[in-house]
Amino acid sequence: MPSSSLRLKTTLFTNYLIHGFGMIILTQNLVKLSHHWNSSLTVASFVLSGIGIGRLVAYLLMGFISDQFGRKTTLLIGMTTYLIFLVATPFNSSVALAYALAILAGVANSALDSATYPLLAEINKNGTSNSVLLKAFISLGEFILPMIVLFLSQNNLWFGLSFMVPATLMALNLANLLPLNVRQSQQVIEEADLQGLVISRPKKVALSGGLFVYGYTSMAVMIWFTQWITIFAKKIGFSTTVAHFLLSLYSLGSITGVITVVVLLNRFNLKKPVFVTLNALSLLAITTITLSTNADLSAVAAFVFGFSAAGGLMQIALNTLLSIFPRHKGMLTGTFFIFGSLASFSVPIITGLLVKMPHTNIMAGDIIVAFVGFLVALIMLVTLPPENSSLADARKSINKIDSKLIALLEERFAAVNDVHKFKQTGQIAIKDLNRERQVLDNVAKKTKNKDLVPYNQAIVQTIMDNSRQYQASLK
Ligand SMILES: C=C(O[C@@H]1C=C(C(=O)O)C=C[C@H]1O)C(=O)O
Repeated sequence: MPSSSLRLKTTLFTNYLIHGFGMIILTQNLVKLSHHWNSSLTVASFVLSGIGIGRLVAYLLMGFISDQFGRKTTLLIGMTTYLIFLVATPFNSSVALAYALAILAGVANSALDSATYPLLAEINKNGTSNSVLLKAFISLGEFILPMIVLFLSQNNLWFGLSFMVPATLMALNLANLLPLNVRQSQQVIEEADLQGLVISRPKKVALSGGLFVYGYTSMAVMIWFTQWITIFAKKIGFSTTVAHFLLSLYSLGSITGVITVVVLLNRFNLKKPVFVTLNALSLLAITTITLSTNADLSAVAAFVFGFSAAGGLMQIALNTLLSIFPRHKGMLTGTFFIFGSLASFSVPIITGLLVKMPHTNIMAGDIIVAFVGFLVALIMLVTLPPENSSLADARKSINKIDSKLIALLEERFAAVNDVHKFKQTGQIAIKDLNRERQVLDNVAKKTKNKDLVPYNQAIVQTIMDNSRQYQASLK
């Protein structure tokens, strides 16, 4: 890997570590901030919604900028706006400005996403594992920040330092990115043409439609669970400790899942089987959680659910979408995340209504969401061609196919040997042009892609020429 590419990747992953901080930095400091803003906790928590608004408003615009003006421009917008949010928030004492800054954080998030996912797909020829790795960095950030906040409060240090740590990292990261020459979009489009998946139009429509739906369900399935699991567990009679423990197991499962998926995708060409299996597992796990009244079983299921549903499935789906339409990666990323944002917005509303109805099992609705996700996985299974993400990969596929061909040719020669024996006893000539014509007609009939008929016929003709030579060599 060239050092500039390593440097670029370092920038991208560090951004998402900082984003992990950013995701929870307002909630982690909410009490301090509300004093600062002279507001109630209710008003302060309203400020949080600004992030969601900023994301929704900016995704399409940032996607457009990413495709038209380049990934680096978009990255710079995202990193600068994040830096402003991080530096200004702890000094600001106005609620109105706090809301504006939260919107800015949402814009920063959408800019980073619209630039980073396309860029990773371009650096690594659809390298799905790198996108999944982003999720690991977010989790790492979310893991570290609460410890920093706790440390500051225990040592009576200024809470704003928890903002200054990621702000400093972001400033260093900006300095790292500025001199880098990130490939310009035009170059990318020309190469992208070559990388686009070759699949039929109906399959393209089915798969991309399914993947947009997945943008919603993959987010919804996690939000539904994390929002309700503790309340649900207490309601069915689990102890408070167990109820909270289920959520921790989910997080632990998620980190384990992300690492496992990154390793699997890096080593093997297993995107489709991994995607289908994890979706099946998540459906099984959420069904178990819904029906189980046994705390141990629920604990295992919560871990498995985190492992599968939150193990980077969303990133795999997005990466697949980008490989179908490589020319519009920025816009596609933006649109995909809008579906995700709609999930964060609508799931609390839907579940809020459901929970008011008597005799409803609040978790049962999440089974439906997981089931829709599983259906999309099945669509992917039948529509997505086996993918080769590098020259070496493509040659590996060819080697596998050749091994099968060789075994089949040996079988064919064995049958030819039998034919030869019958011909010898009946004193029949080796060459039979009628039979050869039949064989070639059959090749034309059996070949699905009609463009390939002349090539397949030429190959089989060569096989038959050799089969005759082989017969002549036999006694
Ligand atoms: C094996 C045969 O002998 C020859 C080889 C053929 C083949 O390999 O398919 C077909 C016709 C013959 O010219 C046969 O007659 O079936």
